[in-house]
Amino acid sequence: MDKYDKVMDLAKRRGFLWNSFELYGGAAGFFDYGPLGCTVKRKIENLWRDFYVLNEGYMEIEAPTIGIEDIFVASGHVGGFSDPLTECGGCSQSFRADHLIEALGIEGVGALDTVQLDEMIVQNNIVCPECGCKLGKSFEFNLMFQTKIGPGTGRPGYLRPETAQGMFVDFQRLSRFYREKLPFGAVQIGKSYRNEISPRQGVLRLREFTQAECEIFVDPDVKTHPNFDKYKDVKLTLYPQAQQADPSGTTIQKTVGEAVADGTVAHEFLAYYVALTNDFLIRVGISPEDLRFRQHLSDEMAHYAVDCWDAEIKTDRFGWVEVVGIADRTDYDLSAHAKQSKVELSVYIEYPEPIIETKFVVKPDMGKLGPLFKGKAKAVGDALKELSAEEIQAAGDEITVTADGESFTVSKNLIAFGEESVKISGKTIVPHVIEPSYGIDRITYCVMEHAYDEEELTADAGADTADDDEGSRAVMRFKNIVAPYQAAVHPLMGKPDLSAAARNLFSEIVAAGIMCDYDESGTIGKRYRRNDEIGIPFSVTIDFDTIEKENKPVTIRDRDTMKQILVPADNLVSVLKDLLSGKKTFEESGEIVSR
Ligand SMILES: Nc1ncnc2c1ncn2[C@@H]1O[C@H](COP(=O)(O)OP(=O)(O)OP(=O)(O)O)[C@@H](O)[C@H]1O
Repeated sequence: MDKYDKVMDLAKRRGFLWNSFELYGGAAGFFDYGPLGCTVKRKIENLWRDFYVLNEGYMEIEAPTIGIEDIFVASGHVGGFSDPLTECGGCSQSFRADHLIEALGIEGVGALDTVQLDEMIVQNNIVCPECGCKLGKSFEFNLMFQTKIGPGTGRPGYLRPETAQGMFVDFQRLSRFYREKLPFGAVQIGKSYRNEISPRQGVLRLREFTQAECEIFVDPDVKTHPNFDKYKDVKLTLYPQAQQADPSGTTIQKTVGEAVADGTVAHEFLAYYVALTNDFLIRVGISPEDLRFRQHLSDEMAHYAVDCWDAEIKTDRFGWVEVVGIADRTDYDLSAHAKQSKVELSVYIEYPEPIIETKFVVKPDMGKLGPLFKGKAKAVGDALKELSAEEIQAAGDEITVTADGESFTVSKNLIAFGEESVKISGKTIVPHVIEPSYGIDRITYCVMEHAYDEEELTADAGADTADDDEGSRAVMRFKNIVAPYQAAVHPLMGKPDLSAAARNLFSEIVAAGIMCDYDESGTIGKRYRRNDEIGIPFSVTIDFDTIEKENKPVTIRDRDTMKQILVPADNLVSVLKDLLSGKKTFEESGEIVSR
């Protein structure tokens, strides 16, 4: 068993992840989160909210998961959101043509078209991985799930392939909400749907998955970040384009400040969110040595993007996996929606001080134009105001302009013109978008894989009780912040007075907002093993001393070291709170006792 199998085996047995629709034989690309998996995932999402909503101030919105066609025509998903599909002539299974080639260790196939991919399939003698038969010609397969909105022929609709479009479509409302002050942003955490061709990577490639996306609208001329200093000195592991192009190139370590100063990352605003992502992923439990930020190669980056970095996490079976994409998408999204909807999506930016500019101005004599052109006078006047100095100079005594599709000739002495100083108070711009886009399912799986550990136990190093020194234990070393339960309470044995005392303490812990499990079945050693396997950081045991001695001592056991301390029952909740928040270490919280 490799680590993926071990983690998934534990995940299925203990209620983290289950294949969806198992009762009916299942379907690839769908997973259910069981009670513990759902809890871990929610905690990761909530920490993400702490980062983006609480600290960055980008408020959360909730848009429908079904979108109308216009949205995805504008976004380019109807026209070009596809992957190359090849079908086996024998068993009819579908495969990603590019993935079959990449599986041979060949890189840089992302930019090839289907004809080029077919050529490579032939050159490399690639056949169906399932039955060995010849593969059919590749074609582009659109990944969106299509539906109909309403009965009958209905209106075409699509399950959203990303949450981002909700923020773009609501841009005008958001802009007003934020009083048109850039930068502003909004986030969504929710389901996205992609009809992936061949999802064979468990929760890493799903057909229904959870994204947490943030769209930040910025002034194109101001890509500095007000809180840049917070991350300036943080060291990142970067894998820039140049290192990827060099066959012997490896990742490099640089501070965020250095990466911006030497141009490795395009600008401060983008670098800030690369660093914030680094901070977030380490906080949820990703091992820093298995985390890197890879810059998109120029042929992989969208043509409109300025710069784009993926957070990649190393996994045991699948190697480096993209979990977050962070991009400067320029004004592409807003301009595309403005074009499709025919509504201007822009903001007016007032300058701190008005700018005085010398401008050529034309002032038609409206008092005279009125009687001459009657109802058309205003249109004629507006057309005259648009004339340049050159056009007026080139004209003779009369000037001809077009207004409302008609031609009008005006005597030059009915207009005054010349240079004037004008006060310009601001500018109208289409904001640029900085987008950090997180895949929560991939992060949740990686957190589980990085938390998973196995340990050999001996009677004097590790085994908790004489009845349970079985040789080894599996332990999920979850960070306290994501552990599904933060504590567990156990009466040493199932005696009524011990159970009653344990139940009382359990209620106190829960009332303090600590997610706690209660378990009195099996030997205490077996219960500790079960707690280790699901990553409960602290196990509390109530024994006869607790009900007999004056200071009511209870035992707290630390999951990672398996050390134990005694603390008075009356202090239990505050001790647990301090341990969970990291305010105190285990050793500082009570006297270590031998088991
Ligand atoms: N099919 C999927 N299943 C699970 N998560 C996904 C899936 N597709 C995308 N994601 C997540 O959403 C994030 C942002 O989506 P994005 O469109 O940038 O992915 P992508 O570049 O298309 O991913 P990939 O190249 O792996 O298909 C990804 O970093 C990933 O974590």
